[in-house]
Amino acid sequence: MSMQRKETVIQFGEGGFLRGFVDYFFQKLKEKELFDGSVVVVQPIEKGMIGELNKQNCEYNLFLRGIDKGEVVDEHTHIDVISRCINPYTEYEAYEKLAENPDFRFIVSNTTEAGIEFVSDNKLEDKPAKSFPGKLTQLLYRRFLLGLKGFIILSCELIDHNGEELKKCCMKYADLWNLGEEFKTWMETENDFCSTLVDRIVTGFPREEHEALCKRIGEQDNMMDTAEIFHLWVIQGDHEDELPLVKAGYNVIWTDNVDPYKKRKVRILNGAHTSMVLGAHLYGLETVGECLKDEKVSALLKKCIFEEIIPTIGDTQDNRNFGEAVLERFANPFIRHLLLSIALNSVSKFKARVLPTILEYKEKYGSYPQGLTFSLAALIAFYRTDAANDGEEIVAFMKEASVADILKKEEYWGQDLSPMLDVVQKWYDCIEAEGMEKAYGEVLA
Ligand SMILES: NC(=O)c1ccc[n+]([C@@H]2O[C@H](COP(=O)([O-])OP(=O)(O)OC[C@H]3O[C@@H](n4cnc5c(N)ncnc54)[C@H](O)[C@@H]3O)[C@@H](O)[C@H]2O)c1
Ligand SMILES: O=P(O)(O)OC[C@@H](O)[C@@H](O)[C@H](O)[C@H](O)CO
Repeated sequence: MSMQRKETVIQFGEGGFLRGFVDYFFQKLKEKELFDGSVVVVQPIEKGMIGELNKQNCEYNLFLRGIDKGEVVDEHTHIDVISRCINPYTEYEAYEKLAENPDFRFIVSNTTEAGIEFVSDNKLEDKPAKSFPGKLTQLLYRRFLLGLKGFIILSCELIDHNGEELKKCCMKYADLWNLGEEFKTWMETENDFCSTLVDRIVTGFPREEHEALCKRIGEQDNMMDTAEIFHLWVIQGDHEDELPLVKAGYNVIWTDNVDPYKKRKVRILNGAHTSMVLGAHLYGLETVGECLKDEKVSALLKKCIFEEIIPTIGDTQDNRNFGEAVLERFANPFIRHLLLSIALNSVSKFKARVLPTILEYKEKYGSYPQGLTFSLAALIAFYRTDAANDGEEIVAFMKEASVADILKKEEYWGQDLSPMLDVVQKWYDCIEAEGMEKAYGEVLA
């Protein structure tokens, strides 16, 4: 039973992604007898899902489905590698005590793009510090005072240089809280803040299939998770000796530079998602699978990937193969990826995942890429509707402001996008006047 296994991993985050990715690996390593520990989940924010997880003894079922090397795969895994879940807001002592157990060796986190932040009013005495790096610094400091070994920290947030950014925030807390140079040196030398790149489409709780899947496994599971088979975890560092993921047969790369993998994934896969889903929603579709079956939407998707994104980031065989694989993954008939779930917080996603390609394309070819520019117009049209789900201020502004004012908004885009006004306005007017179907026809013409 997992309760009796020693606890070796502290996991910040109980979301669908970590449970469908990292916990799957720990579970499989355990089954292959390559890992003899268990995972303690820490809920990073006050409200979350650990109550539900606790009700199920921290166990849940994961369904991985798709086509792998031409074969249909439908893999069910009962995950029981989590020994307990802690809410540091209501159980601070239990949280603090984690630092005292010398068996803990790994820390993993996915606190979304918002989680790795330095909030200057957090205090060492807070129970707990509000931000994730604040909480982590509290834990590390206690560990340091006890003279124990540091951690291998695997940060899975989808921001650039996630491990380094997390370390920077912890160092800032060390300064703010006057924790001393010796502690900072210990953080630097005894801990490895690894940047990592994660890739797996995790579709989370299967609302529509839940009942059928419960019947299939003969149990009620309210924390069920679903994902594709494909996975890639690129980790900056080399801890295969302690975490034998490659030996276990997983698609894991230990490297000294995660950046090229990250760029390829974020620009091609995430860029394709973000540039596709808003227009496709306005066109009346609901899932990524439906987009791939639709002639117009899939044609625009291919145009964006193969004529705009890949030529911009590098027209290499590797990038083309990745682009082809993305199309296959999006067409996965076994998963239901909702456009509206991908559409969440699209303004910041567009800035990070699509805009850099548009600007680099312009730099390289002297004109704006039509497909991706069209997707910015579709984004604006989408934010006019009630389907937009983003920060309150963003939703309110995007609903009413003119295209020109939206493009000027440096806080959203990192720069004034007025030079794009003509082309974005043209597509926006086309979408509003003719409707999405005709607009697709025009951009593809
Ligand atoms: N679902 C996927 O296919 C997938 C794949 C790769 C990466 N990701 C990334 O993983 C992240 C989480 O996705 P998910 O599907 O698990 O979402 P989720 O909503 O199921 O879980 C979100 C998790 O983040 C934590 N969190 C939210 N806001 C936070 C904050 N401000 N500070 C600290 N913690 C915070 C929550 O407590 C929760 O543990 C997303 O940012 C996404 O970009 C998702
Ligand atoms: O998870 P998000 O909301 O940041 O982005 C939506 C998707 O693009 C994303 O979840 C991808 O499916 C994932 O990044 C694949 O590894």
